[in-house]
Amino acid sequence: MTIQPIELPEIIIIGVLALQGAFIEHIHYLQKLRPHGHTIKAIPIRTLSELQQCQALVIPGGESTVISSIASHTPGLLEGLIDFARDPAKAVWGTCAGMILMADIDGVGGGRKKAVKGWQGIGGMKVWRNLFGGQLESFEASLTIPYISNPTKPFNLIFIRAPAVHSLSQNNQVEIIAQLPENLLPPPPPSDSPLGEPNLQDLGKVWLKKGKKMVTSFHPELSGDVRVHEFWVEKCVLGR
Ligand SMILES: NC(=O)CC[C@H](N)C(=O)O
Repeated sequence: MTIQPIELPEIIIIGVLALQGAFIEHIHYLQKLRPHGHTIKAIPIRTLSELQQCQALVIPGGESTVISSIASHTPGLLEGLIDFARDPAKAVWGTCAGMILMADIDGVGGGRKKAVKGWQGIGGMKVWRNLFGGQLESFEASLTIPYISNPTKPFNLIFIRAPAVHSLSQNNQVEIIAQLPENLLPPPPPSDSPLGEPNLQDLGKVWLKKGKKMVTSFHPELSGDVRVHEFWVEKCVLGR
């Protein structure tokens, strides 16, 4: 996807949606970054006017249904978030619940009965909520990721009631930044759900990027390591 370069101000305001979930951690991690030529100001977002001040947005982990419901009860906020998520000029990163919201569609209750429309920030991605299991099946995986700084040092990926990619559409232009090894893949979702046939090749894709949009099914803001935040700011927010 070709993105037109836009002039960014010296101080970049990054909003972190602060309706529910792990938002404060993202604010702390973003405030630690010192990208060349810019200063980052990370602010919590609870209203449409706060969102309108931002050049970029993080949608944190938590409960996607709760985040959506609170946003829908705040005047103009849900519509503003959907527009922001779909605008190719705006950098947006969804972690875990945020990844579910960035999808085209997700399955409530695992998608067996009904599917729920997402905000469609990453076009062509369907996700399956909680495919990695419930709270007790939370796990960590240490992976070497070639795209981040200091790439020989493994990154600890933390999964908490994590969604999995159900399927990516053809010609989706999504870049895969990290993928789980075979032994950590979730069980395949059923093929007779409203989401349609899953693509088993996509289930282990846990970090994806498309233009200025990024999703991670894990929680980098709990890892004690700022390299995923640094990657997003450099590649998606600053586009360099
Ligand atoms: N850690 C998380 O963000 C969990 C996401 C949660 N399972 C949801 O459905 O929204």
